Amino acid sequence: MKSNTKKTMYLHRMGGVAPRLERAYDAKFKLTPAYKESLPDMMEAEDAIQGAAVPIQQVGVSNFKLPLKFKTKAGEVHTLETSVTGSVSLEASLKGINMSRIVRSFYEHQDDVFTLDLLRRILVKYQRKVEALNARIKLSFSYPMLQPSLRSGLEGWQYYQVSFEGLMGADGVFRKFIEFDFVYSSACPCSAELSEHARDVRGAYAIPHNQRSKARVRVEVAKGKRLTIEDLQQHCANALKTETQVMVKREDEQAFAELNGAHIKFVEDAARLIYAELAGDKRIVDFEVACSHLESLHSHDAVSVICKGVPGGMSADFMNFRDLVC
Ligand SMILES: Nc1nc2c(ncn2[C@@H]2O[C@H](COP(=O)(O)OP(=O)(O)OP(=O)(O)O)[C@@H](O)[C@H]2O)c(=O)[nH]1
Repeated sequence: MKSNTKKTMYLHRMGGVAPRLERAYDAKFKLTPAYKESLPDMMEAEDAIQGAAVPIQQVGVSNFKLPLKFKTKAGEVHTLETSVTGSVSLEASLKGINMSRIVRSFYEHQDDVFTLDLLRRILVKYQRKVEALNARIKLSFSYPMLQPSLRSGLEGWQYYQVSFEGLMGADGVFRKFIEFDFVYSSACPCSAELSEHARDVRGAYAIPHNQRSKARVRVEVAKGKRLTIEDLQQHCANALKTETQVMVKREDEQAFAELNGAHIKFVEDAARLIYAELAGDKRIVDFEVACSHLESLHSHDAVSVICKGVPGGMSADFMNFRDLVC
């Protein structure tokens, strides 16, 4: 029904005379179902589409925040500030979506413990409530894990930037992803060789350049399989060895120096080391890894991207490395 008609009908019911304009907020005004029914809804407007009458792949709400519960591998529950982005596809014939339904559907689950599989239930609701074909959700949060120091027997909280993502296709196929950032140090193999050469040949003391680096790992988890954030952290630690440290005394600092000496790595090495780790995990159907070494030698970063190479899977597109700055 046209919005004007609805308004006219409501006014008619209220005596038909338009009220005098008041520039004051009526805190006592109570919404009635009849009044709500009289509100215009652009989403019902006819011939209201502007521009090309074509489908939109994703439309929704980005970066609304709420505290959500996540369970650790050991079964403890953390409540973490979470940024949510929810979107749906929109058909060419429709003006827009009911945005608040994306947020409201999510709030219905705010007291649940969030897992990748819970996203599936919310996405089914999106498809129903927002009448969409495809739907996707991405939850981004900072996840704490206790990291033991290398030699002093102490420990400290390490925080990891993590995202849980779910995609629900029009065919009802649900796909789930985890994105995980791992920060490490990378001592350059070439610089190490040149330092040794200067020392051996000329007695010149030299130190290889070493820098804080980041690997962004995005994995697709197999249907029916459970992969935890702790599992991904372990894969990266196994591959790269030189994670940045939280609690460091002198004995830890010496250990870290030895660890870097034992595990020098180019940005190509880092990508291949993580590849070898992830390719061996049957719970992971596909992955993409972007590494960025924030070079202390150069005024630019050394970067690499690798993907598993599954036909039709993730491609090693040149990712936006700017947000890979540590
Ligand atoms: N689709 C869309 N809505 C927008 C946008 N910007 C603001 N909105 C507003 O989002 C508000 C909430 O949308 P809805 O969820 O449709 O609110 P509603 O119609 O009261 O919700 P229902 O009762 O579920 O239909 C509306 O007032 C829209 O105008 C936008 O860019 N696109």
